Amino acid sequence: MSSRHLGGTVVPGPRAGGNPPSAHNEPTQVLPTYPPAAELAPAPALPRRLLRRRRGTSVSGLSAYDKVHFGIDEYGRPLRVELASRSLLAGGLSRSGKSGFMSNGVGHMSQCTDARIILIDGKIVELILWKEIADFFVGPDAHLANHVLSVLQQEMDRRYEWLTERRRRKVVKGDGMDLITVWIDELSVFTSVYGTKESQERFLSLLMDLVQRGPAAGIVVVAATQRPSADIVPTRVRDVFSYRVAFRCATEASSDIILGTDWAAQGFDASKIPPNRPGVGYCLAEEGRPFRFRSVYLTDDEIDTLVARSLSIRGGQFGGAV
Ligand SMILES: Nc1ncnc2c1ncn2[C@@H]1O[C@H](COP(=O)(O)OP(=O)(O)OP(=O)(O)O)[C@@H](O)[C@H]1O
Repeated sequence: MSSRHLGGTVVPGPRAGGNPPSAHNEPTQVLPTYPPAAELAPAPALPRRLLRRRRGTSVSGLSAYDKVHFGIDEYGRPLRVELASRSLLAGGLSRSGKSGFMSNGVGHMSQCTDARIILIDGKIVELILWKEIADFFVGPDAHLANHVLSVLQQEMDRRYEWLTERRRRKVVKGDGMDLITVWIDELSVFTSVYGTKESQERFLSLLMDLVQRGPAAGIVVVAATQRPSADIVPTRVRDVFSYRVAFRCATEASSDIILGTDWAAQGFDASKIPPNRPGVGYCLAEEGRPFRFRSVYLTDDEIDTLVARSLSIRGGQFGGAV
């Protein structure tokens, strides 16, 4: 069976749209509510261990720089996508499959000794099963989220210096630098729900910098939100994500907000995905046009197995949470 690979070049696929619309009731989009932000305490220092290189080779044979198995494309072919040197924004209604999709990506990284895993989970419960193997886990805490992003920004600057000294333009697999992967579930918690206006602005500017400059420095951001509309994720931030994934949306307009203007009119309309097909979405890379796919879904038991395996491969000494 042939497979579709993304990253570097996009394998052109046949037109993905054109599925007949199905009648369904769209659930109301409800953003999570949280208690008022507590007084901001000084954030704990992010230990240097985050930036230290792990020793040894992954017995899984997987590298964080390898393509990630996303699922299957519209022809049932395995779909592998390169996340290194990229950034990804996923959007879609509640229960459309965003968290399952992210979990699958974290699952890949969990088996790699050259991956750093930073989990920023605005709803806590979505990525919590990976907490033990995360280098950092941040819940709905705007202050801490900003602190972690600013430490990553410093690391990014350090890596840029390293590259400049060597007259290089990007970090690659053979450089011996861990790929730092940052997974942000329910972005809106940090951009419009939690914290102050200032902290939200700070979060957005740090995020934008990491998304834009991070990939060349081996820092990858994958973020998900129910509604990436301009009031939640400003267009200037949304537009810098190189990959977009639209799971089921309420309207054509919402689908276009994620994928880009006018794709819905051309048949790539995530509002036509039936509600009983969680995990089905459209993926758009920088170039090319969207294609339909179904993401891998890991059950809680499968995640537990991967976590146990990760602890034995990567060791627990770097795992931790704040
Ligand atoms: N790829 C998939 N294949 C089969 N079922 C899936 C898939 N992805 C998700 N599901 C099912 O849909 C449910 C909701 O998925 P998920 O939690 O990923 O949605 P979500 O978009 O993150 O929702 P929310 O925004 O409310 O957190 C899961 O509990 C699971 O039962």
